[in-house]
Amino acid sequence: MNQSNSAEEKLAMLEKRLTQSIQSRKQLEDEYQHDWIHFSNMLTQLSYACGGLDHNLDNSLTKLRGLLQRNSGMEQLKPVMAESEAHIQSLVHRVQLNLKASHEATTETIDWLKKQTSVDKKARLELQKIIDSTQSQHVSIMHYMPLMMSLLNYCQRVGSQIIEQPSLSYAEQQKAVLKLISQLEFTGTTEQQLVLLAKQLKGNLPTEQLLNVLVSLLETIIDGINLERQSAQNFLLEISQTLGTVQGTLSQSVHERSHYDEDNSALNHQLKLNVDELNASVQSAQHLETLKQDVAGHLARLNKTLREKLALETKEKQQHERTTAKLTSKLTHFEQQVHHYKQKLAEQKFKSLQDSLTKLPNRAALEERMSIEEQRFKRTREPLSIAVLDIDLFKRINDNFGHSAGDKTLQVIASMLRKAVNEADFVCRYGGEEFVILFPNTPITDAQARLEKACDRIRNIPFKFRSEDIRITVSVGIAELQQVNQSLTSLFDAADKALYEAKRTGRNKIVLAGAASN
Ligand SMILES: Nc1nc2c(ncn2[C@@H]2O[C@H](COP(=O)(O)OP(=O)(O)OP(=O)(O)O)[C@@H](O)[C@H]2O)c(=O)[nH]1
Repeated sequence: MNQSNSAEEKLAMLEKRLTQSIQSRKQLEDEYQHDWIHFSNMLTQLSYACGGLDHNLDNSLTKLRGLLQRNSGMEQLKPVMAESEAHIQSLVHRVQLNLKASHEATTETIDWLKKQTSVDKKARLELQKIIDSTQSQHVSIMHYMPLMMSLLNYCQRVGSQIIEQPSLSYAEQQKAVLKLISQLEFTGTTEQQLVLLAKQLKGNLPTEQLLNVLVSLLETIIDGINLERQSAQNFLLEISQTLGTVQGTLSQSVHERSHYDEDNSALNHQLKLNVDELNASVQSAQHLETLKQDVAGHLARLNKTLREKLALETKEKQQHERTTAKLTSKLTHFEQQVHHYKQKLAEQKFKSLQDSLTKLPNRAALEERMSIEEQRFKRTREPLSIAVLDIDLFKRINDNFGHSAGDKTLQVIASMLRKAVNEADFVCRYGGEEFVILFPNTPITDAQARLEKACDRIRNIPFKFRSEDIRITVSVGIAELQQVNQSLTSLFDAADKALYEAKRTGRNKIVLAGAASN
């Protein structure tokens, strides 16, 4: 009995445990089902969120959603999930590359915007605020989108300030163009137009205006070249017309002369006949009375022929005088034209050797003169000195008082230099704020004395710019030609080295070449 009781109890226990197990499993299955539905919904939402980023990923996610809706098993889901995963990885890689590029572009744009000097203070503060507000450690699309938007808006607002800024590099180009213009040699309206354009180029021009001035400059130069060509062509045409007329007159004169020769020899022949006839009449005369009549008749014919001959000679003489007068007038006109063009060429040559700002000879003229002096030194061995002068801290005049003040200073110093040295000394503007003086037949000590006087006079010029009193000084290097085989170029280099020494040791002084190398 006891045994059967305990067996029943055990069975009941087992039954209870079984029931509990079944309930637990059911509960687990319910939970699993619930989680699966949750997971599947989540996956579906995620797939929608990732939609539109990549075409291949979109296809995989559509497949995945279909399988999830049909409640397909894991076996079917696995390959589609692997495919989606591969597309996601490739997409993530591309997004990272794009983010890197965006980061670099944004940094460059911010740096560029910071450098724009034309941007006012308010806009600068605004830019700093944009940069601060977007400072973040997280590098994501969400970080860059608002930054890009703010930068775009910012550029749109302050863009006009940035665009109107004349670039510093243009200022350099403007200077280079000005220098080139000063080397052009035109006359008349072209020259006047070039002066106007050069004036405009000295100012601070906005880009568009600068381009317009450059276009006008090219047009002016082309017009000037065409005018010069036209004038040369006209000259050649006139020469050829004059020569044509001279040739025509000469050939007409030769032609007329040949007619005259024919007529003259016919008249000579006639005269001879008249004389022969007269002679024959005299020889065969029987009676004085008939002889008288015959002779009178012959003399009348002879007289007629002589008058014709005289008339022919007068006509020929007049013709000859007319031709000579015509030729003389043509040749005088021709001579005048040649004189005019010779003068024009001489003027042009002079201009090409003259500095247009200071009216002193220029560097090309110096080179011509140096070779003449070199030859002279070889022949005569007379002493020859050269000085190179440079205005001290000239850049400050331009920077503080403007380019025109700088130009005026150059003109005043040039004229002072010219006056301070001897008539025979050759003063030229070598370029920029540098001058060169050749002292023919002058030893270095004499040249130094003349330059001391010149420097002193320059030091005492009372310049006044914008009501400020300014004193200007120059530094000088001098050298003297010592040996016959020394070239003037090397002499120039020695003086230039001495000038460098004068600048290096404090400016406003004269240094002699020998002393500089010691
Ligand atoms: N106004 C004007 N300036 C010129 C002309 N040619 C050159 N310059 C200026 O001359 C200045 C020369 O400056 P730098 O070479 O720096 O020499 P600096 O200021 O004289 O200084 P130091 O020579 O060292 O004493 C530059 O600013 C040039 O632009 C010109 O024809 N007119």
